[in-house]
Amino acid sequence: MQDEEQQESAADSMDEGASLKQSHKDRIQASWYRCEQFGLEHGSRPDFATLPAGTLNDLVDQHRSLLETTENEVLPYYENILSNSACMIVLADRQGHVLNTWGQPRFGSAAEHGLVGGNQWSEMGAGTNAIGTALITGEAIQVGRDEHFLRANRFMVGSASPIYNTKNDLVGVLDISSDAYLPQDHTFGMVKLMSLSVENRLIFSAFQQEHFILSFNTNVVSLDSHWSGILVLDENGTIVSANRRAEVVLARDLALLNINQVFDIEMREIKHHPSSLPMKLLAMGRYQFYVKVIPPVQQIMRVPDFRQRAGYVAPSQLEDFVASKKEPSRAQRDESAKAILSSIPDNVIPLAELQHGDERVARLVRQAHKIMEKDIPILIHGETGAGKEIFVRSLHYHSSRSKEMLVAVNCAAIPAELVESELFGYEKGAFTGAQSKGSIGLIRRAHRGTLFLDEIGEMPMAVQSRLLRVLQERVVTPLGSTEVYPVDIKLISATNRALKAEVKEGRFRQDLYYRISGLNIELPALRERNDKAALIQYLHNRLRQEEPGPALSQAMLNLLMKHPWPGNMRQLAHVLKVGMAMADEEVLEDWHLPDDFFEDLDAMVQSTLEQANLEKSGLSSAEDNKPEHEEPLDKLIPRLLQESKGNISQTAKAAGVSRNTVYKYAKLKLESE
Ligand SMILES: Nc1ncnc2c1ncn2[C@@H]1O[C@H](COP(=O)(O)OP(=O)(O)OP(=O)(O)O)[C@@H](O)[C@H]1O
Repeated sequence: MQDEEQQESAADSMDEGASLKQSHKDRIQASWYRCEQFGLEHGSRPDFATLPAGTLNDLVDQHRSLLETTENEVLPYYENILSNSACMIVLADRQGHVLNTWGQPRFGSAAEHGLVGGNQWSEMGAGTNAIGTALITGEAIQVGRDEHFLRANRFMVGSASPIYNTKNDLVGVLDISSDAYLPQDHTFGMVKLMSLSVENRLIFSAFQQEHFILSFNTNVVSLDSHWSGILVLDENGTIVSANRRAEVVLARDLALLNINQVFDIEMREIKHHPSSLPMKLLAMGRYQFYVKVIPPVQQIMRVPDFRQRAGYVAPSQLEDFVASKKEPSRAQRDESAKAILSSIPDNVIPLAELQHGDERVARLVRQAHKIMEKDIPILIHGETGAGKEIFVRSLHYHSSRSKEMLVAVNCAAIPAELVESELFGYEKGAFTGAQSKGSIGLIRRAHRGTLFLDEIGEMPMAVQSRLLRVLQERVVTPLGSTEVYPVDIKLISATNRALKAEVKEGRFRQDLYYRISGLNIELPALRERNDKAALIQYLHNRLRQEEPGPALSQAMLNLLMKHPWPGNMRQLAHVLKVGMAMADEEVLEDWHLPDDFFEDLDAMVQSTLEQANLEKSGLSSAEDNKPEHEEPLDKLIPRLLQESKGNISQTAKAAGVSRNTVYKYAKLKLESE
């Protein structure tokens, strides 16, 4: 089978060879004809219409990216081959003006050969020549010594190939010219390869940061060659760019098709395919190719960017939305809310939904949102579970840094001896146990984005000094390296410790404290918030949107309002989730709630009673203080248990205690019998 394929393709290429020869002859003839029309004669001197130095500089500026790509990324690969063959490489713009040349030709001085910056190698001025003819035909061409129209140019052989940009516009031409007596066999192929490689590099530098790139070829070992087709895909799988090879090989216009119309694969699968593993796919249901996925360079933790969609409102407008939360006009509210909701990931709570009427919280949300756009770090204080991380995520996705990464680091969760290497990165072989590749580190990963240092109070002293230097100098030096890397990060830190007291006791560096605490925010505990009822209802609704669940009665809301919530929002979310999962009924009842909810409640009632007793002369005990008619629990619980035929939940509900308390008294009763 393989033999057959090879034979077929060999036959194809022989036919191709014959027809290429023919068409080459035609092209040269057509060019000579044009030269005659331009009024040129074989004995004419070339007219290079040399550009003045200033104009050439402007032209070089305009073509900086093309020049840099050619010089830095492409020529080095060919250096060895080219340095042995005494040839000259020329990059010209789309009018044939020489932008730069490299190499050492054997043919005379610049004045004699004319391949110098600013000279124009158009057919009209210089007759048939590789640069000018490639530009007119839009195709690669080799012009032999005697094929040049002007005798004056018959000292060389030129091989030129046009370069197209990602929009398929011809932007320039690459040429290799050399002494006519040197062997030319490989030069033509090489210049074609070089121009393809410039084009591919232009595609990569334009798209590789944010897009998935597919490279495909019929042969798995050639996947990395410049002959491979390249397709650039957006998040949805739409082809937003492709190289010329891709269109030639697939023989169709690929612009804006979805990848599933070209290959038998969906974008979803591409996103999850390991980048090092080529896959075999069918193109248009017939042709088999090997395909390699090159994910975006900054793909880790990235999210879709919905800001391109109609209806997106920029952050400055969001500010109005947050600020006008008190009395927004209906139109304003509807429009802004819709825009925000569509622009941030589903698992991020919009800023405007973090507060539900507590003026203190509303103010700190407004302040922090504003400060996100300034070069001022934010320090958030708050009890565990108060919602510090949720707040930071929301701030990040509502800021101008939302396109870049939010890197959240829990300083308490990383072993002390690893914090330094995790944060600052390390060179390969920096220490035993280091990965052989080295690591970029979390700070550099947050470059242009947001770095969230949670539980910063847990950071070891040595790391504190190093972090201070990063914040002062805005550069990172990885462990074991002498290189410095500039970083641009928005720093948000959080702590549930009294950091100022830690400073006083010498456990936290004072200078670092002042560096990180540009804006100090105190996120109130849930029990202190005066929008608690609305917040509970909001969270309940949010959970119900994830999965249908029971409604919240006023009685249940009252019960939840009474709770001290030592675990704050995290505990509230947990209690609601467990309760809603337990309930088969339409309404959430107290016996659906987890035991620890009642334990906290019991403990609170107990301490309130004790407090009241203490305040009351201190003579009587809590037990004595119980109303006369109230039956003691050691009697009440066994009685209720009996009446309910051992139903623990019902007994707990009737007695107003937790199920654990019911078990405790039931056990005591059994032991005493
Ligand atoms: N505003 C909010 N709305 C809804 N749920 C919230 C909100 N804030 C917090 N939560 C819930 O509480 C959980 C804990 O929040 P978060 O991790 O932000 O707390 P934290 O203050 O960072 O806690 P810790 O100090 O322990 O790291 C979240 O996973 C979420 O379920």
